[in-house]
Amino acid sequence: MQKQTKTNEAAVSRGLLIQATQVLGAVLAFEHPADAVLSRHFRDNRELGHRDRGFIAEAVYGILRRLRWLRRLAGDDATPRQLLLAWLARGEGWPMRQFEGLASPTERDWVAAVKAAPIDGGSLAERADLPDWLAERLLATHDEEALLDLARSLNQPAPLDLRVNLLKGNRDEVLARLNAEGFKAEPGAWSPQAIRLGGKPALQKHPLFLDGTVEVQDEGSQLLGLLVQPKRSELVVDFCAGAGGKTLQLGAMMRSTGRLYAFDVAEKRLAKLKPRMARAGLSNVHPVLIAHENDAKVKRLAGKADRVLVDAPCSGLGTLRRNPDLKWRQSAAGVDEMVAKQRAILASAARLVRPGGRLVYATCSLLAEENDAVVDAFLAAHPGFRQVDASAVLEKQGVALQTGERLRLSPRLHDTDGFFAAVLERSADA
Ligand SMILES: C[S@@+](CC[C@H](N)C(=O)[O-])C[C@H]1O[C@@H](n2cnc3c(N)ncnc32)[C@H](O)[C@@H]1O
Repeated sequence: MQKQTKTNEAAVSRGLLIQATQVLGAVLAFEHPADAVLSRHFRDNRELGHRDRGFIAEAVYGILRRLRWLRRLAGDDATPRQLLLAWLARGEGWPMRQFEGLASPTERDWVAAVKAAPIDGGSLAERADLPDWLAERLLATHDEEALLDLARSLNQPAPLDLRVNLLKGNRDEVLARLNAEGFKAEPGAWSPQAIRLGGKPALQKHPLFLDGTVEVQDEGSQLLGLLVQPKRSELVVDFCAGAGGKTLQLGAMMRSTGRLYAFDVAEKRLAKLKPRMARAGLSNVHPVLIAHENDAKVKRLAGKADRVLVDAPCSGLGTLRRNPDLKWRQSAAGVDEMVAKQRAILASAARLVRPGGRLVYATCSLLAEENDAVVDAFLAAHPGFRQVDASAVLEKQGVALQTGERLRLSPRLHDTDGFFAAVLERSADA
């Protein structure tokens, strides 16, 4: 298996710097997600080797993480090339000699000035490398120090986590095999199904991935699946299934029995689920494309589901480690629209829950308005539902994690992506 090596400055050519600048320019237009821009560039430039791709991706992601800091160093009107040079000088700590042959003498003078520029003070949002509106909203639930800590943890690259498919393997055996093959694999800190891999090995061609024994899934995301606690032969609905990250986990927890409906409004995402289901060996999953949350296909299951998961569309700010461009692509108005959608989806999904059944509301957001506020409003409007202690549910699944009544995961405290979840039970006579 090929392992990704961290690029070093010696490997960087003029041409590579030009390509990185082009990609950065396209990413900073914020018209498309950064990962889509990168994938497209790599598809169109197949001659680029593993190292070169690594250099471009790391530079682009590093710059997106620290954009405010870099703009303070390089100037608000800095070009993509200047941002890249400033990043290499200050973010990567390249010595001046490394710029010889890559940058013109005038540019090198500019880089030397950037290298020597003092940087202190600045607003809280600048120091946190967040847009003003986002820092303000996070201040509702964090003091300044906690906010800066959170921002720092969101600016670290995310680790690579795998979930072992219980239908096809067990964690100890997979761990032993991966370590014997030279990977640095460790059991996850929380999820009994999780493995954390050191470095960023490319896994797509590994036999354990190809035969469905493992899937890539952040450990925090696995805890959401565990909170649903589906059992064999149940009727379960994954209301916002997307490409099925959690569907696959739920299906395996149900041992491929019962019925697991995977709803989504996005045809392309559901299409990606199908080959993954086959690889995972699941025959209990039924992907269903719906037009909106009140689609007639949804209503047919009213009152029938033992478990419903709403992994709601959200700002995604808990995943900034993986998608640092999101903080610049989102807006306060966009979040407000999202909240209205979340409330509508949760209310509609709740109708599917049978008396005594459970509804899990989850997001990968860190904002109270997408999390607690949505659940509080739901509970106030639905007296037939009561909240169940999330930590107690997890304990039953072998997860020793006290995060209170509602699950709150953060990269700062748990080294997972940021997630929120609440478990809501419909009373038996409601
Ligand atoms: C957070 S993502 C789901 C991720 C997925 N559960 C996973 O684990 O990979 C939210 C999903 O909600 C879907 N969505 C948006 N509006 C919806 C609606 N009205 N009803 C159902 N799904 C919706 C989006 O297409 C998106 O795939």
